[in-house]
Amino acid sequence: MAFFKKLKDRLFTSSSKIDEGLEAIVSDGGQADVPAVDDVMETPAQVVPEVTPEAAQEAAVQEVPDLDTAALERAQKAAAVHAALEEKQRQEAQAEAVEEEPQAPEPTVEPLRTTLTPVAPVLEEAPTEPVAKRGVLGRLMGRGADGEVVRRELDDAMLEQLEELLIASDMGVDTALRVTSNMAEGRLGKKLSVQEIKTLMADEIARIMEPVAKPLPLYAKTPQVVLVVGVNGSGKTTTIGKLASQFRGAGKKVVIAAGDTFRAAAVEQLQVWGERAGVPVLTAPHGSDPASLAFDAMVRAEADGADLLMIDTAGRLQNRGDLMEELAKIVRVIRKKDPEAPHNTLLVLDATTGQNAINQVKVFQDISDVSGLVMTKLDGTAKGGVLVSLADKFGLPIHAIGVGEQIDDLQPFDPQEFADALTGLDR
Ligand SMILES: Nc1nc2c(ncn2[C@@H]2O[C@H](COP(=O)(O)OP(=O)(O)OP(=O)(O)O)[C@@H](O)[C@H]2O)c(=O)[nH]1
Repeated sequence: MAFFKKLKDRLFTSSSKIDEGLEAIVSDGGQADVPAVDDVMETPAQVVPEVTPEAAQEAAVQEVPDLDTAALERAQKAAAVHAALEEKQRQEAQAEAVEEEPQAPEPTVEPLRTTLTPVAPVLEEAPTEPVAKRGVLGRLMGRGADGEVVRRELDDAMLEQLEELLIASDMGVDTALRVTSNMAEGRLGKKLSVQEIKTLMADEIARIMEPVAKPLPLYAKTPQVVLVVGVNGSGKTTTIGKLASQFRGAGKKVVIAAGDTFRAAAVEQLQVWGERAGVPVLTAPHGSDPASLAFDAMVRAEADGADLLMIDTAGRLQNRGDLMEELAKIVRVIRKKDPEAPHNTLLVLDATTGQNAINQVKVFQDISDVSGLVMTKLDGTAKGGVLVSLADKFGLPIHAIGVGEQIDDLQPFDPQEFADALTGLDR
């Protein structure tokens, strides 16, 4: 699925960390399950577990002394069957590949991705080489090229290692514990492969995140005022630009107010994003009162018949009292125009700050009425697990995730897709 793969690729650093960690954990104390060819042929009575077809072929040539004759004969038979099977599968795979020759579909125009519905996959992945190598049955049985699957018994020691792995991905101790203990329920003593662990883990993570996956709600009453808060550098400007572009693409009229009047660079940056998104950006003289700009922006948005007004704000947490007063004043002033505004207070968080994002939520909840989250920079960080921790701890809606610096790099938050990408799971 192209869309899934894109997210997985974007979350590469997080997923590869969990991926590699799981491989290491399972091989530490795990054992290879060698598939018996007869088993594959569905005749379970004739199991040949100790001898792989390759070993048998080799043994037939070299007469390996520690294979007894009966076992050798069985294995040789198995090798012959295996070879015939492989050949059949190879032919089937070839035929499949010809049948499934992907036909380039018409490019699809994506609607308001973040705020309405998640984007459906546009293109299916072309069949890749490893799939062809593994053969049809091998794929179905979840076996590697050599037919081996390593499994490890789920015990306390392994659970502890899984917990540590999740903590290392910034999931936080409590959430990591919750995930692993739910994974363990009814499964202690069972032998699990990496793929099975990933599936359990991803499903558990998705279950935690399901209740918070909510697109930014759109209201009938306009202009809908969205106050955007977050520390400097968290990605507020970029997120406003990306959102504005998506709203505009969905036919909404958007106005942006550059409320961080004390930082010329921030205002300029927002103007650049406004241009990219094709949306007007209201600015005020350097150092002027952000609340007064917010009021003017309300007037302009009403006069223009705008659907949405997005107000950028300063993110100087160094002086929390000042920032709190600044935000409170903006809210007081815009309520003169609409007593229900702001309709949303969006907190933008930077995934690369890891567990620090938890503190930021606490602080911004203290100084403003946070209604939802956007997490940026999930691409290129190994700390993607923090989003699970946030969902678990605060239960605030997650409206979207930022996975790059380009205008299209804001995706709707899909819990299962995110969990699969985070754990590196290919279903
Ligand atoms: N890789 C990546 N970079 C991002 C993402 N979102 C934002 N950035 C980058 O993060 C940096 C800071 O983003 P801004 O949007 O300027 O952050 P801000 O919160 O507005 O910061 P100030 O302007 O300092 O208030 C920029 O270089 C962005 O390109 C993302 O999802 N992925």
